[in-house]
Amino acid sequence: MWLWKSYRHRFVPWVVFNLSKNEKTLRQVTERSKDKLVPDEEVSRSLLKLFRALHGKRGSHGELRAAHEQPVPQFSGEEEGQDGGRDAMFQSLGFCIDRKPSTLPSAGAGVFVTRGLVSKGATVAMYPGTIYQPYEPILLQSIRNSFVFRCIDGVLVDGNDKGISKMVFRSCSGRDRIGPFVTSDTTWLTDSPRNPLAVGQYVNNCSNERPANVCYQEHDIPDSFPIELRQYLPNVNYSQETRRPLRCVVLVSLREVAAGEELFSNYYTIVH
Ligand SMILES: C[S@@+](CC[C@H](N)C(=O)[O-])C[C@H]1O[C@@H](n2cnc3c(N)ncnc32)[C@H](O)[C@@H]1O
Repeated sequence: MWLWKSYRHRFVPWVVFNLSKNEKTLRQVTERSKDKLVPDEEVSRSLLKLFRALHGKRGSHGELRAAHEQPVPQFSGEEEGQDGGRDAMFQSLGFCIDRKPSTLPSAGAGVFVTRGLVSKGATVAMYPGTIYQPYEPILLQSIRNSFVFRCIDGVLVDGNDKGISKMVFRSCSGRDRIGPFVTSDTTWLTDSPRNPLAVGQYVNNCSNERPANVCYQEHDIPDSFPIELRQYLPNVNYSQETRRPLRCVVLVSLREVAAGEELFSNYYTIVH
């Protein structure tokens, strides 16, 4: 029973069943905004800013050092991925986020702003995972999986970093290289994601006591997205045959969020 309770929030049949019982929820879900909270161009700008900073930091530390006239500490191995990524995030976006035990009892992990200040309308996190078109098979991967996120058009994002989901992501990511270029990032499956935004799947559901401070927004990656920066994208298509732009889901702040605050989203609000 506890298992059912733990994943019913996103289990699509459960949501549909409860819509008919709960008018308030129905109203929330059917009141879809036609306009995005933040224009796509702004989301793209933030992602590019961070990815360029991550790329510069990886290739040479010069770019970031010049901007801040400070020596950049040298890291090695996993440490470099995580701490270097956090530095790049703070310097490019003005805040850091991280996974930590939630302030909610028995809710597992949550996502917190750990440094700086998130302004309203900022791209605060990304929802990593394998992208399934509505007609693609996900049954096995969705069993006991509370991380399957459903977009308005029926596209699903499997953000589970364990089990079959993890194997599927790794396999699709390895498959989709373009020549020397890796086109997605698998490090969100570890404790040290290279792209520090890629922890959005750990954001917990809001309540009356903890209102939502972020919301989900669909973001399709344009074909013009620089090929050398795609290695920081934490999403990959399940099928290589998918012809539409890569679907990403980002979390956008609904208000200013200060360091120390936990992020909460509304699992029932369907994004556009
Ligand atoms: C997408 S996961 C979020 C990450 C999760 N906290 C974890 O550590 O794996 C969704 C699960 O988190 C838990 N959760 C999310 N919001 C919650 C809330 N407001 N109260 C209690 N549990 C919550 C439920 O177990 C839910 O099935």
